[in-house]
Amino acid sequence: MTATLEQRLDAFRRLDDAKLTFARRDWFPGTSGNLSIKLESEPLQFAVTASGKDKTKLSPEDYLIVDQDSRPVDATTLKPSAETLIHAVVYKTFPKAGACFHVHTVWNNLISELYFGQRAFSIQGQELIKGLGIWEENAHITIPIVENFADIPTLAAEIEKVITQEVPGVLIRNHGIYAWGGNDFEAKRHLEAFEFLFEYHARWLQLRQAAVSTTTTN
Ligand SMILES: CSC[C@@H](O)[C@@H](O)C(=O)COP(=O)(O)O
Ligand SMILES: [Zn+2]
Repeated sequence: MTATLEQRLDAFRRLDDAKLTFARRDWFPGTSGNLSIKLESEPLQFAVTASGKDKTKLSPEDYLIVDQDSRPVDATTLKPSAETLIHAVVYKTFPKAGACFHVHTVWNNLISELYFGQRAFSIQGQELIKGLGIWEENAHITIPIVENFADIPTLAAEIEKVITQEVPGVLIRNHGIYAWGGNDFEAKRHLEAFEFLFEYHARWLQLRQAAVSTTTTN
């Protein structure tokens, strides 16, 4: 099945919304980031951002539709995101995933660097963990971290090995985060929850360090 024109336009409109919202937060520095929304599961088809575009702006050439092999479905001069393969891995691993968002932020980069040499970042007891759809009391979550392989098939294969049903995201060290959800609303909520947790934790470490220094110098 091929997505109808109406389905495509609806996905493009939703991608516009997410893109402008994230752009207002400076989550796409230097053309970084990419976004996708699934259109069909079998065979896989999704709308994805075109590569190298200024994601703070809207243009008629922002998105294209790709297939399960990350190839454009229609004849086009647009190039799909260089990281389209990662979106495909997410959709193939989690058939219920309907949207996948990738952003580079200072906080997600700092967290991945703070836990240099470790393969995950964990946090417990924060209310915003519920934003990830995890409702148990005092929940403890672990977000995998993969190394930033320049070769995208290698990076996508590493991501495929570590992503789990439990936590809808993965950090790429000194690069950014991929977060997904059943639809664009959920993927956005997950991304926002992750970013809150990263910023909170990094600031908390900073304040704790400052408090320790003050105590030891007094
Ligand atoms: C311009 S820095 C970012 C890129 O190398 C890449 O990581 C990225 O997120 C955007 O690539 P793109 O091909 O535009 O989807
Ligand atoms: Zn990236």
